[in-house]
Amino acid sequence: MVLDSVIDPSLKKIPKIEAKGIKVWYDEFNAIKGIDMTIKPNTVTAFIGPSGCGKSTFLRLFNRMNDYVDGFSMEGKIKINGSNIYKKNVNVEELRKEVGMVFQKPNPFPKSIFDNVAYGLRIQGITDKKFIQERVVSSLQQVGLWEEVKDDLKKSGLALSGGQQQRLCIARTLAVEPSIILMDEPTSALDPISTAKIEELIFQLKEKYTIIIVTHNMQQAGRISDYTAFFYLGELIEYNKTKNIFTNPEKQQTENYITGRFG
Ligand SMILES: Nc1ncnc2c1ncn2[C@@H]1O[C@H](COP(=O)(O)OP(=O)(O)OP(=O)(O)O)[C@@H](O)[C@H]1O
Repeated sequence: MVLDSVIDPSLKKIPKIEAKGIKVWYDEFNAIKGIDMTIKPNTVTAFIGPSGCGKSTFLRLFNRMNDYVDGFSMEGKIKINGSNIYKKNVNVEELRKEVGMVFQKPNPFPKSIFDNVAYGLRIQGITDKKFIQERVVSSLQQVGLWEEVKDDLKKSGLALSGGQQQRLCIARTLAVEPSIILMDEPTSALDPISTAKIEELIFQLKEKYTIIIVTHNMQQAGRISDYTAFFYLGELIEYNKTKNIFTNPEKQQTENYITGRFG
């Protein structure tokens, strides 16, 4: 269509995630105080801010991880691919296939490397061995672990180094083909070389996935993210292109935080 050719292609991309009017409580404590945020597909967004400002709470809303927490309640709407993930009858298992999560501490299961990556497929009831084999190989390749483990697929995932374990956990997440990956301080327990590998991986993964990463490491946010959101005391203070946040923040609080004046 003629019209298509004159529309800026970036405008045609629908937001991947839209959060509106989000408030969260843990019992009486108001942890998130009214946040709106839109996240574009195939971007890396970093959540930064001092300890306790609500970054993890906000992140965990996107795959309903907070549902398990005693005393949790929320207000507001979160749409993923246009559909409200908190409406009644949402299949949370399906949601978590779409929205994978990687935690701070690598948490492989006490199973073989192969079985770790195959796990999500098997609990979906997939039994086709050839399909599982192919998906395990491609997931390990995507995280750059295949060459390191291809002769040891029966070895326990727990026998790998910390950095390899974290890449294994990312491969386990990728195997079920999510479109969004949530990462809660995924490198804070890793050495600098493993951290660099994960950062490189995140950079590559955004071609296919939308990634949100909580990090305390300002340099890391600057290196790998397209957008940065600065949280403080349960509020979203500033959310912009990472370049702007780090070189020309609009709010004094943001500047104080990124220059290390508090936090
Ligand atoms: N399960 C819970 N029960 C009660 N309060 C909680 C719970 N989880 C978090 N909080 C509180 O909610 C606020 C936000 O916590 P959250 O973990 O989201 O912050 P954060 O910015 O991710 O912190 P950090 O950087 O230290 O991980 C904090 O005051 C915290 O104490």
